[in-house]
Amino acid sequence: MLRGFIAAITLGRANRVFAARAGLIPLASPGASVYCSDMTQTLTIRRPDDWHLHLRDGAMMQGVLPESARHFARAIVMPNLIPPVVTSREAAAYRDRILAALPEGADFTPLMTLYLTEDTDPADVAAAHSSGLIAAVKLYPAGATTNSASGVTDFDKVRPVLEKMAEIGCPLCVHGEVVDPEIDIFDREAVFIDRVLDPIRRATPGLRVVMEHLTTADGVEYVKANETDLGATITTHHLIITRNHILVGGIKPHYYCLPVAKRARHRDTLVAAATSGDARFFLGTDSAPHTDPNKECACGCAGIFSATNTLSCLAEVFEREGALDQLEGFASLNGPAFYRMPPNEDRITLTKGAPVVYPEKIETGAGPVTLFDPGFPLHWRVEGP
Ligand SMILES: NC(=O)N[C@@H](CC(=O)O)C(=O)O
Ligand SMILES: [Zn+2]
Ligand SMILES: [Zn+2]
Repeated sequence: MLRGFIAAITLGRANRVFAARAGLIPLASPGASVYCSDMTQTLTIRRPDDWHLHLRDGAMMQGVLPESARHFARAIVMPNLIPPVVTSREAAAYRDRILAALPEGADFTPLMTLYLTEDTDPADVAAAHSSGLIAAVKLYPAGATTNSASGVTDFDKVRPVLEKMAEIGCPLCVHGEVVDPEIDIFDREAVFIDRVLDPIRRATPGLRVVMEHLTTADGVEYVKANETDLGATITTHHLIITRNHILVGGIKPHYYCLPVAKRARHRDTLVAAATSGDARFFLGTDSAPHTDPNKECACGCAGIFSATNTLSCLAEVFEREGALDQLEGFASLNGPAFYRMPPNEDRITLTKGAPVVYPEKIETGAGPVTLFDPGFPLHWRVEGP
């Protein structure tokens, strides 16, 4: 105990993880459940959730759903189908299709969202939220990303809905990019914060907002500067890739997503935020499958599919930062806390060993979908099926 105490107060974070692995100190703060032992190098955390996921529909959903249900207990399911999931009736029907497509024995709860349009009815949102059907409403600026044509152009038109959401505590998930063609695509997140997000938040006190898939230091700063009613998801791939991955040595469509990955300085700021223990940052994979033909063409779709290997990727990133003790917070605790839901009671265990070989692509009834390639070996395997 004394040895552990001395180790805990004298070692830096990277060494604390090492000391924990050597059995000297528990890895996590009291009450958390992350422990390592030097022989097995295992990490047991509460079962994670995915706070931003695209499951699509039909044959594609049938193919990708098991990949999320294997490791995640719950996921915020994005509503950008064609046509989008706009009303509570459509959300209920989509939820039923997801539940019907789940593999036998899977324990997975889809948390539904409504796609905000200029015609969205505040009363429908309120009823869907109070019945527990939806967990959030999603704002896409019209034209900002995949299947966002029905999104919002005139933000004044959605003011009554936002006010109702503030009143009832229903979170607004935001794709935070302006669509102004004059604005460089690499600046669209930062400009959105100034031009759209901050004015909306100031005009709607109490509105709880999740900035989805943060990609910039500007986004991280904005979240940190706001104590209440603001959280942010960070994807697996934005913790790993920069714009070089997309463009250097030939164009790599499987690294293209929106918001587009930025320069290394931004990626590193995201890693620092995710591994910091700050509860305002949590995992939303934004796993967004498109078939290979739809990615590998003259006008390829935006979206990276990472459901299958996300946890192995994250363990590698957190370990590299000497922050394995923060993985449970990021993947399993901070999201439920923001959404005012209990964390999952069951646990998953990751074991470190020889590199895990994931398939290059998964086959779905809609066609092949290439899996995110982090570009480095993955040593952490999720135990179980
Ligand atoms: N992230 C993406 O690049 N694509 C997402 C949409 C989105 O989350 O913006 C998709 O639906 O394919
Ligand atoms: Zn988005
Ligand atoms: Zn998305």
